[in-house]
Amino acid sequence: MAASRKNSIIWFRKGLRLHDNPALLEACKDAENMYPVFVLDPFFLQQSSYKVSVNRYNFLLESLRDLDASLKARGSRLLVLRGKPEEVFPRVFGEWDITHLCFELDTEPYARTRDARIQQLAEEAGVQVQTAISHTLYDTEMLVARNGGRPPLTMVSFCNLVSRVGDPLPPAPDPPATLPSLGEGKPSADTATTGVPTWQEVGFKEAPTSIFKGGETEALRRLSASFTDLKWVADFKKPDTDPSAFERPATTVLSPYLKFGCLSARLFHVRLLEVYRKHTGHSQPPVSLRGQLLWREFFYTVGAHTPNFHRMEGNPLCKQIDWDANEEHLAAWREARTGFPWIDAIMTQLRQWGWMHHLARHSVACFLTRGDLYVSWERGMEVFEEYLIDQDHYLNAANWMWLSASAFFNQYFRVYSPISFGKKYDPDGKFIRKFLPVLKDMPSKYIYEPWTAPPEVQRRAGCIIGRDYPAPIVDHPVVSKRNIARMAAAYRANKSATDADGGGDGSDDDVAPTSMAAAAAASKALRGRPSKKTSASTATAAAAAAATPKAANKAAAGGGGGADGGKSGTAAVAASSAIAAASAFTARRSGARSKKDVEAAETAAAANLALAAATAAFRAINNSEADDGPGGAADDKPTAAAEEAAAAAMNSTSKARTAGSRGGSGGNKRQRTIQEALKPMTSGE
Ligand SMILES: Cc1cc2nc3c(=O)[nH]c(=O)nc-3n(C[C@H](O)[C@H](O)[C@H](O)COP(=O)(O)OP(=O)(O)OC[C@H]3O[C@@H](n4cnc5c(N)ncnc54)[C@H](O)[C@@H]3O)c2cc1C
Repeated sequence: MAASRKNSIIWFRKGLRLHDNPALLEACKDAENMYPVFVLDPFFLQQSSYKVSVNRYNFLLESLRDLDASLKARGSRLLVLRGKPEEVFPRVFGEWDITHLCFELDTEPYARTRDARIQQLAEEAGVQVQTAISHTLYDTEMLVARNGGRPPLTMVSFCNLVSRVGDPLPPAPDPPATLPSLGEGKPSADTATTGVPTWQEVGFKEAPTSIFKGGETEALRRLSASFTDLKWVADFKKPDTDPSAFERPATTVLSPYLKFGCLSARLFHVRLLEVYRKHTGHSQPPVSLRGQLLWREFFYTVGAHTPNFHRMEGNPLCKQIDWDANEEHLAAWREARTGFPWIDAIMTQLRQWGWMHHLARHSVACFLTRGDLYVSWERGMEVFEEYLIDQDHYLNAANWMWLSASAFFNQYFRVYSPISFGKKYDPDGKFIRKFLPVLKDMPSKYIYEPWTAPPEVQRRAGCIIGRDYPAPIVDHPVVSKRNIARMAAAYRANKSATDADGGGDGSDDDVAPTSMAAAAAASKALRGRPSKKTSASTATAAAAAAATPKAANKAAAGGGGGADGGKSGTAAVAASSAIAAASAFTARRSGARSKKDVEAAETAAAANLALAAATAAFRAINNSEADDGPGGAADDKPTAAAEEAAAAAMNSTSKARTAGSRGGSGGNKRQRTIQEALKPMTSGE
């Protein structure tokens, strides 16, 4: 290696673009020769541990072809090298007389291991390694350091952190119009062996079917197209977008381009800031378009700093849930034959296009997990991993944990209805007719529930249920209720596991005053005007007060749950027993003497307090915005805790009613009222 000459490799992995590519600029700087390399790593081909569909692989190949064309326009070209990176690099380091290896930092687990190995090999070969951060808006290490060494665990705290840190760096300048040339006569850079292969050459048998074309050119065109209507950009609110829109999707469909780095998140972000400067009344995170980029950033930050983030076991953020191992149900979901047209149409869109709207992903993820089939989120994540063209290690895992109420989100009562949710957006079922042509002639009245169509209607529509299209594999109202109960039990088990780690001493003396605080807070919430925030946080405080003073303070300070390891959420579950204890305390203080008197007073008070807590909680819930998960108005932990408080209160009321039926305390009526209130949560949206 000649010390005075710089011969560099720019190693493309993600970051398949020329714009905002600081690693490329670094490789170009003062280089006599520069080799743009992509390694076709067999890890990213069909393997037992990692699956990729032809659609995503072809998107990658299109992106490489586009990159090659852009490099050629600047006097260079892309060298696609075949083999494992740890075998390829030592060979070319020597042959090309390399002094510098430059690449974009990748924080995924596989990439970290791979890059550490390559770094070691480079050092052994006397090659200097230079990395740059350009896949995310920020350096996630820096964000964690600024947050006291731990990643923020709620979107609210993440947004606060980002506000403190300030805007991300602007995109890097464009590379020079003429790039350093490749060295002459290097066998490993031979044109005949370093071209971009076709999907057939890679070994796929089925042709790609996605309508989205890969590459930086297409990414920039799509970005410009999204920014033609600046009012749309400024007003964008994710929960208002239509998951059934397919002719013109209701969101940007920039995710596959961000995933492969054909588009820089920082460029997207800077363009948004330009629009926001001109439209001062623009929407805000978490629902705005900038909010969507912050969800991405949030999940990258938490994911990169959490062990086993993509697994249930060994993942400190993930609730341990006793999911069913039902292979038949999993296969039916995966192969779009659940018998629920909304679900099957979305799963068909996944297989055909590799992309679905966020709320469509919500529907199918909820259905597979806590909603209907009670199959593990990890199995669903693996199916998405195979078929999504925007599959992203951290975003996929995080969103699956969210939807299955395993982490970040705990409103397991809110089950998406596989029937009414889609109908709300698309009553005629155009989306279903597009992706499930077998149902194209089914009258609109039956399109979401074709099994309810009379035989004659089925015959006329040319679709006999059970023959041409499956009957539903589960009875949604029945299984969803059963699953909510299973989730409640799983949450209790997780709480017990957490409690076993420490906490208060649990003596009665401790319980009574905090329970009184719970009761007082609940009735204050009931008396107060039902405003979205105050009633939600008061109900949370009520619930939290029932468990630990620390959690109560946290909730009262409006810090939201979650960041305390789920304590304020699980605290809510303790509300019912605390309320009953408070009632007993009240009864004793009010001078009841006989055991029977105390019991009667206790029953009446418990029912009233439980009703108060439940009402307060439901006011909070009904006044809060609909939850649309990440990208929606979610992350409202006070509301989540309020819902748990409500359920706990209902539980308490039910106990009170059983006792009260002896003394005719009106418990039945109260119970019915609360059940009515619970209805919208358990039946869907
Ligand atoms: C179960 C499930 C799995 C998912 N898996 C992935 C995945 O593997 N890869 C992926 O990119 N997205 C994933 N998402 C998030 C989201 O659905 C997609 O990012 C979004 O639908 C992409 O469409 P878009 O580009 O039109 O989004 P837009 O609404 O236009 O948003 C712009 C960009 O913001 C980012 N973004 C938006 N929503 C989210 C979100 N919830 N979490 C993180 N980033 C977000 C994406 O990069 C997106 O391209 C998943 C969601 C669910 C519910």
